Amino acid sequence: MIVIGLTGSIGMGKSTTAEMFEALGIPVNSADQVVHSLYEGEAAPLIEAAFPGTAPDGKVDRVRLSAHLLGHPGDFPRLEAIVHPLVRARETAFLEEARARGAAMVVLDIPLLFETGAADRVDVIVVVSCAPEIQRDRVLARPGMTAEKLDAILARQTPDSEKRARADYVVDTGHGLEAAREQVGAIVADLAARQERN
Ligand SMILES: CC(C)(COP(=O)(O)OP(=O)(O)OC[C@H]1O[C@@H](n2cnc3c(N)ncnc32)[C@H](O)[C@@H]1O)[C@@H](O)C(=O)NCCC(=O)NCCS
Ligand SMILES: Nc1ncnc2c1ncn2[C@@H]1O[C@H](COP(=O)(O)OP(=O)(O)OP(=O)(O)O)[C@@H](O)[C@H]1O
Repeated sequence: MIVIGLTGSIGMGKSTTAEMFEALGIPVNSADQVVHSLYEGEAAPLIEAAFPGTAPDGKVDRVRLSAHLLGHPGDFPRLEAIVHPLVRARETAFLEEARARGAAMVVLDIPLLFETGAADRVDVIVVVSCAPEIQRDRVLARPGMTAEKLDAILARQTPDSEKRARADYVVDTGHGLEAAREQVGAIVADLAARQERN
């Protein structure tokens, strides 16, 4: 089974590209979606204990947690120490299930693939990228996003240029959905051919 690691900086089009792999029948595990589900239950009491007031009523309030971190960026490691092991456990379960079902390839959609060392656990790295102006426009169009928040996030992420340099494949999302879909199709075909040869 080929394990594809899919990553990209904020707003590059990672989730949209992951859906394109899924549409080709490839199972996808999204670390972001796992975090969302953990914040609805399992992780909430742990986060409330570490950062009081951020998870009232048994669910993490992302607006409050995000605001807290903007004021206290030094607290990120403490949050990550709670969240990342739980995310990792879900990833392991996903891989076991995919292997048991005989999947030929799977995608791990991991925003922090390089930052957390997850790159070492995948066979192939796909980086989603576009021009920085397009990225900025996309992100600033989101409700609640500010230039200050975007810069704080970018400062915590491996730069796009370094991500691209470490990629086996780059999907450029700056030329529309159809162009990206074609690139995803070409990657899957290439990997299937590689598997055939082995
Ligand atoms: C900080 C939080 C509350 C912000 O939530 P919010 O809904 O406002 O934004 P969202 O989750 O969509 O993230 C926005 C951007 O920040 C990036 N980001 C999120 N967490 C981190 C981090 N720990 N380090 C660097 N970038 C991060 C995301 O990749 C994304 O590009 C949330 O991202 C969080 O709890 N992060 C810690 C868990 C984590 O590390 N998640 C990353 C995937 S495993
Ligand atoms: N190939 C593409 N062509 C045109 N627009 C795109 C393409 N891919 C993504 N987009 C647009 O870019 C925006 C960001 O996409 P998406 O939510 O997939 O990014 P992301 O990388 O998952 O973001 P984040 O890291 O913040 O979660 C969306 O508005 C999406 O419609």
